[in-house]
Amino acid sequence: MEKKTLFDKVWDAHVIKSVQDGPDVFFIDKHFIHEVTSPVAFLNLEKRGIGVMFPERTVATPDHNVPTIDQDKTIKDKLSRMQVEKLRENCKNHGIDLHDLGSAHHGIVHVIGPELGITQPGMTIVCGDSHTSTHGAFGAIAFGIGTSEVEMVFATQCIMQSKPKKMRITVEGTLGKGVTSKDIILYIISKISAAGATGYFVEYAGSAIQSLSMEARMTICNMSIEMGARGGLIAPDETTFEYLKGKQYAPIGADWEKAVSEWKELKTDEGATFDMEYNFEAEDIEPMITYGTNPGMGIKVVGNIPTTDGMEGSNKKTYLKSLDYMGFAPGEAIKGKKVDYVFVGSCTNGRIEDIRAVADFVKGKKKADNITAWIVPGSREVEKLAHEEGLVKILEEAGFELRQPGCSACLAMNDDKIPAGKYAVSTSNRNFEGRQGPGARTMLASPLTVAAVAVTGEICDPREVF
Ligand SMILES: CC(C)[C@H](C(=O)O)[C@@H](O)C(=O)O
Ligand code: SF4
Repeated sequence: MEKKTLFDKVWDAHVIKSVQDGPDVFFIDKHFIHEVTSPVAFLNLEKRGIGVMFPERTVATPDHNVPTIDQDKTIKDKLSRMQVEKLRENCKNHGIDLHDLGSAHHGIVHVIGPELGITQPGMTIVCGDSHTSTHGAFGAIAFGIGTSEVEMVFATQCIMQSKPKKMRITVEGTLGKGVTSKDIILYIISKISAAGATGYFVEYAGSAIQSLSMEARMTICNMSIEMGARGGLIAPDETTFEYLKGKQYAPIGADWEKAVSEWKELKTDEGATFDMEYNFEAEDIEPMITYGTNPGMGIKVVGNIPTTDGMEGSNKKTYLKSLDYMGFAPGEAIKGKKVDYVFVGSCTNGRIEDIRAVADFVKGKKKADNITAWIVPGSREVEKLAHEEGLVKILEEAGFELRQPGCSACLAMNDDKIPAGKYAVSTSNRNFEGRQGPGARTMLASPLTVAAVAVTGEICDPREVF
């Protein structure tokens, strides 16, 4: 029998029609939408006089533009207000479930999907958002699409897709103390570069990946896109089933048993082949941080910023431009650099385990005076748990400011901006120029490292801070 990868199995089960030398007609199980990339798609649908084919397969939430304070009041910023209102109107007109601001399951789209049990193994999931790859942690094929494809999915529940190439990244072994899944993915991207997986769909495998919680797996799949991949996925296992059991939209009773037995088949067959393979050892991974303006520019927190040795021409120029933006010099140690802001949040690391990790670390400590510390739960559910578990109290005592759910300073499309020239150590996924506000300097790290930086006020090794 033909040996298949996990990716092949899910892909092949969703091809409605294969077109010779062309893209496949590909069926989409779940479509998430938010206020930024859906309005034009809805508008075009209306212009063409057609409706949404399967509103019950579509789930909406406003997350990017929303303010993270006073969410019960009218949104002050006009554009943001219009976008959120448009989303409400469109969802109402088309019968789409909306998890609106202030409702029990409002939050970042990639946080609420898994939390509600909408995201399940073997599904195909799209959203007009690149970090849709997050949902791959459940053994789903999940990827970001453009606005014209959003329209296509509304109208037909299908898109035209060419099958990407397949890559497997295996991480074996046991993670050291203070090393988290964020460090794994920052390490992988630093090794293969921010463009290293372009054109591929990645399967993450190996004992180090299997040992991770669902939330930690989501952090890894989330950042697949930051190495150019179309998406990333992980075979479902007992950890996945345990996480999903009892969630609002998870199957129940006999349906649950049936689903789990099917989900158990969702793994790469022994002997199936990939177009590209990488192997890493967990023991080689240490707490990581980025120093430049793409997520591939990462080093260990105890490391030095690379020198320009061996770089030439435009590569060298781009590299120096990036360091200049960051205010760093080649060869310098990163440890000890002063920081102004810390941001804990986003669809990469804004889930309850992330907030627990930070609270656990800062308990009984105070943030440094030079630090402004923001903590933004990925969803209302996360916010609620953080209150119930006493984490908010711990964090506020340590000097952190808790905000309401949303993308917040991950991309600063709202009021949460890091001022020009200031340094932010952030649990998010992109460190591009201006990403967290015009002129803001972003350094990506794990929640644990961010917690340690908040306490010391400078780049430090979380393993050395007690
Ligand atoms: C606004 C949206 C389209 C964008 C994305 O696609 O990823 C955003 O979520 C981001 O993280 O940059
Ligand atoms: S949290 Fe950041 S990365 Fe995630 S969807 Fe929002 S803006 Fe994009």
